[in-house]
Amino acid sequence: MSLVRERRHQEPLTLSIPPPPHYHGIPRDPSPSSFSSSNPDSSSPVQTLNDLEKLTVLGQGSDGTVYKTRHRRTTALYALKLIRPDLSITTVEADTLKRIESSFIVKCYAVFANSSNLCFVMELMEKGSLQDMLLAQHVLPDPVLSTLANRILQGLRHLQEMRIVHGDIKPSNLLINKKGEVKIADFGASRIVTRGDYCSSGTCAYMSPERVDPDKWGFEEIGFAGDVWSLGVVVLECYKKVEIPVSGSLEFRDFVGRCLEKDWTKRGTVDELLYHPFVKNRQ
Ligand SMILES: Nc1ncnc2c1ncn2[C@@H]1O[C@H](COP(=O)(O)OP(=O)(O)OP(=O)(O)O)[C@@H](O)[C@H]1O
Repeated sequence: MSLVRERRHQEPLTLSIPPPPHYHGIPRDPSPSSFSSSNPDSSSPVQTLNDLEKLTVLGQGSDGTVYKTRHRRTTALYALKLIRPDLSITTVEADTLKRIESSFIVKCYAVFANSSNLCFVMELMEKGSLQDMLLAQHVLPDPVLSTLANRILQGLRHLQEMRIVHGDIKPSNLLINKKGEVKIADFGASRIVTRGDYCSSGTCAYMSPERVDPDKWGFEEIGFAGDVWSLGVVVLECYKKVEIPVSGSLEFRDFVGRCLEKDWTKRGTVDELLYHPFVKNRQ
């Protein structure tokens, strides 16, 4: 199941007012009455979007814009992602997103919908994405890479326990907080596998061979194996190589080889790779 998908595929959460026919640029701040939470959750630190004051733009994705915001009362900082009005999410999916609690996954505190946007209130990751880091730095040293791979695997293990396939593991979806910890973000292409109605969203460059074959894509193990493949591509990219380098350590080469095994039935699983010498005992 795609957590966020084209509106035509799903009933929207609560969008009583139709979106404007032409939507350009930064949306206006909507009135509180036009918002509805996926679940008015009294434990959420953000009850309405009006609790938040926009400070700066953190980044721009293909579906929308991410802002740094401050809670007007508590002054706590959050990231707020506003995405295209023609995308939708069901209440069940939004609730699943909010239930994910892991120190390896960017926390989603609340989901709101109004006539202009779908809005996700998220944990602020102060140091941006791995993508930004790769653009600024040449090669990440092995200890940094193995810690990174370990954290992504732990995040994937948590998602698998919830029967969720991420489906779009890539450097711009791996965010870094002020402590330098990497966490998995962006569930735009995710699927809760028990429902089984997969779609082909995601980013082609990070997709495993079996995922581009629509006849095969649809079994949960394939989905999980696809996330492992994407992890292998990310680790290789951090090494600034397109093929497994002979100059890399034995552990590094074997780890990437296990992630990038073409036959998904032989590929390393998340549980197996967590015990791989390249990532074992790294956090
Ligand atoms: N929780 C967050 N905290 C801090 N910065 C964030 C957060 N979420 C996203 N960003 C920043 O905003 C940028 C855009 O994020 P977004 O998820 O919209 O798109 P993307 O993943 O970069 O690209 P695409 O839409 O193609 O997948 C990210 O690259 C990151 O720099």
